[in-house]
Amino acid sequence: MAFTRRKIAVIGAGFTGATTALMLAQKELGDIVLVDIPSMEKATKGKALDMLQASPVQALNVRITGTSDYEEIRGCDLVIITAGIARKPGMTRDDLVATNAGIIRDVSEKIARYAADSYVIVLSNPVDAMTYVCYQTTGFPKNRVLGQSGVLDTARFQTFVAQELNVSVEDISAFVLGGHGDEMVPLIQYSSAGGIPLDKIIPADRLEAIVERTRKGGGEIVELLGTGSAYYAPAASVVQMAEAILKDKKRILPSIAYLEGEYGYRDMYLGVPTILGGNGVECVIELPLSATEKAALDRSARSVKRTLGMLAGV
Ligand SMILES: NC(=O)C1=CN([C@@H]2O[C@H](COP(=O)(O)OP(=O)(O)OC[C@H]3O[C@@H](n4cnc5c(N)ncnc54)[C@H](O)[C@@H]3O)[C@@H](O)[C@H]2O)C=CC1
Ligand SMILES: O=C([O-])CC(=O)C(=O)O
Repeated sequence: MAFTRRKIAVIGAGFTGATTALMLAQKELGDIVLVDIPSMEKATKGKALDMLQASPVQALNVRITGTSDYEEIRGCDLVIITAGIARKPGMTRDDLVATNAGIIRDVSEKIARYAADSYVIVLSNPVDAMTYVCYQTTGFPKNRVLGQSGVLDTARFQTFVAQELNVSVEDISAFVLGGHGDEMVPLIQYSSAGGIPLDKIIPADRLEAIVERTRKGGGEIVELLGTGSAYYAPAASVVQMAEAILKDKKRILPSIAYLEGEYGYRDMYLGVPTILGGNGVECVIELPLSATEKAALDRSARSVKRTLGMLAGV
């Protein structure tokens, strides 16, 4: 038996897709197929070739190709969906729902046709609802369809806490749950700096300000960029999830996972702590929550349900 390299498709070769492809390559996680629409095919091939030409410099043994032909995703182990429009200043993620639902349905049908055994991570917004659309359209089992939000939201929270304390980001551990919107729930009781609970070393009003900044973290970048949304930290986040699955790391990471009663929610996707390994979402971890945290998570879940309701008409 010969060993072969993993094959990963990144659908959507825009800011997040191209950055994700480069970061996947830099970790040598597999050969990469970057896919976009036919009118973007030349540019997609150009980006792939440019990345490939970085491989000798960085000593990376990967193939990177660009295409608009879904035949080329045949045999992919993992597909990352970044296709769709991004918001601009003044927009919410929900403003993207009608356009992106159509795109995700189209892309998901093709994934089901050409890469029927793959695992799929969705990035496109509004991501909790788009992950649900992908799950319904592919018909894949729930462990093989997940979405990215919590790794990024947690990373933003960790960044702000490390800045506040002037300590290494490596020493901040944290968890952010819920939908990827302004109602997300940073869990203070499960967050610490070098093992010290955050509420013991950060004054309550400063901690509240950090929580608020985290909730609006995506919007802060949208306002600063002016033309689109974040892509470096989102790409790093989805690559961490991809690595956990492809290397069967069994990492405890937040994922947007399908819920069947966990935390009291059914038939929806929501950001929760999970174990990510070779079987995708191997387990949803149910943390005990305080009454305030559960109420906040309920608010966030209701907001995701409202977005799912918008899908009925599109
Ligand atoms: N979940 C998260 O944490 C994050 C989600 N996002 C979301 O990711 C999505 C992509 O963002 P960017 O890469 O910045 O946008 P972008 O506009 O730079 O790239 C999107 C790409 O998707 C392509 N595309 C559109 N329809 C397609 C189809 N049917 N098949 C293949 N490709 C298609 C477009 O041609 C474009 O190249 C947005 O919806 C954005 O809101 C962005 C950052 C974080
Ligand atoms: O804010 C946006 O539209 C993009 C995104 O999801 C994020 O950066 O968290």
